[in-house]
Amino acid sequence: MVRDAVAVSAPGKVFLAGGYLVLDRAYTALVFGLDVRIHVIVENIPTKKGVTLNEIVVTSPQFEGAVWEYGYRLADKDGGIKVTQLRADADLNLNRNPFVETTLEYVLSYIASVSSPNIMPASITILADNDYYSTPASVDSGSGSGSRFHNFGVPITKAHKTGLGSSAALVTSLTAAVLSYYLPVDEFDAATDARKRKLHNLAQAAHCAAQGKIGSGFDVASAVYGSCIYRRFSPSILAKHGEPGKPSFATQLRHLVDETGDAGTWDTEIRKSEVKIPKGLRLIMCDVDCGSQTPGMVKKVLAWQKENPEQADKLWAELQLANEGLAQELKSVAEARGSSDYDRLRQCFTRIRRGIREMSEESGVPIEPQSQTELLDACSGLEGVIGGVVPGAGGYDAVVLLIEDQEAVVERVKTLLAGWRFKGESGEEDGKVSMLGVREEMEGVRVMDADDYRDWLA
Ligand SMILES: Nc1ncnc2c1ncn2[C@@H]1O[C@H](COP(=O)(O)OP(=O)(O)O)[C@@H](O)[C@H]1O
Ligand SMILES: C[C@@](O)(CCOP(=O)(O)OP(=O)(O)O)CC(=O)O
Repeated sequence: MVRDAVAVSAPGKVFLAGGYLVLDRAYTALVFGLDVRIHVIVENIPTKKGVTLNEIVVTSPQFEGAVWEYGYRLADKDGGIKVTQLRADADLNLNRNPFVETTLEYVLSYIASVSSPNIMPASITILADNDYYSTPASVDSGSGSGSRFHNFGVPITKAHKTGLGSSAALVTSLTAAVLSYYLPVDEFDAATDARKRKLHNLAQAAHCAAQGKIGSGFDVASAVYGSCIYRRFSPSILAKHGEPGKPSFATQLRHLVDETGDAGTWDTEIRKSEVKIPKGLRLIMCDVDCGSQTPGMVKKVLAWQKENPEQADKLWAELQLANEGLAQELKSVAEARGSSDYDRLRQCFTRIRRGIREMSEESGVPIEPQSQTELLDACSGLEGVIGGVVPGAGGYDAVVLLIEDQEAVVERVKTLLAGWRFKGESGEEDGKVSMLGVREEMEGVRVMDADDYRDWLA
């Protein structure tokens, strides 16, 4: 069964506590979903496009040249659905989008395996909430400003990401929307918990395949489930299936997603009830734009951990306790309604940052580099700011703050940031720091009303 149009959105994330530790199942992460989403709309292909059989056209209209046309066919020997990007002109370079292409191969192969292999053509539109990317001055002052979905006027590869997890939100919303579009409602409904588990498994598999590595998966998990305490899946779960088009891929993928056959059970743990933000508080994200980046941070931290197992284990055990302490304190303040004693929350941040700085020093990796220490200290000193950390892998990219949810506090932070000169990796004071218009949100993937996007569809 194919419906006329479906729309699904999935949130971005901020990784508040547990970076690096979460790569090991012995530890957990505290991850928040954000109120910034990627929306995917799937509809019947409009005939006016003159599209022939077996074509799926994907468009991301906020970016230049962001149209990807795919042909697809059922591969031999249970190989699933093989997707091939079509080019209008043999001389044109293919402008590939690995996240879209791989996700389509995975989700269509799954659909063909559990339902009908007759996949009808479709048109897919991707719309990203503006805060996923820094807004260039030209858009800020031009006709695109004020629009719910900016036209960024650049190819997607040139857009400046703000690090909110665009690929995970895209893969999750694309997977959910395509499943909802092609499968009967009783077969897949993104709104039910049992289906969310399958969505999680399929989106994790597709995201790992697209990025060519198995990370902890915290970003896909928060796109599906929203804010949660996350314990990763064992990476071995993803070692047993082949590639799209290879013999038995379809059956292997179905077993992997449905947790049947010898695929095994996903041991991901999601704890949502333990994560709360007290009424009267909120998270804010500050984007550091200083043009510096530190590649290979994960590799270097893991190499340090391998060489110094005793020291690393001790430090990580302390950090895990500090991270759990923050989640518990947030929950207890949330449950003691009306309490405005945030001293213990402040201490939780201090304790986490102490651990992170020790990890930085011992491993030689700038997880909380000196310039971030200065920025976090200055922000934490403002009235109404409870504390903050470098999120995720840390480095020079961003800071996240917990503040009292009042306009005056936001203004205080903005004023501090406006005058702040951030010292990047090169030591030059060339960086600007700006506050993003995002805050935490508890909910993960969400079924939307496709009619609400009519103005932005081709
Ligand atoms: N709005 C979008 N439209 C189409 N593709 C997107 C969009 N946002 C993200 N992507 C895909 O995700 C890739 C970015 O992934 P990645 O570099 O892992 O960033 P992130 O850390 O935000 O997940 C893009 O190159 C593109 O393939
Ligand atoms: C180091 C990590 O534990 C966390 C990285 O978190 P970030 O939020 O920094 O990640 P990106 O969105 O991919 O830039 C690696 C992992 O968990 O996979």
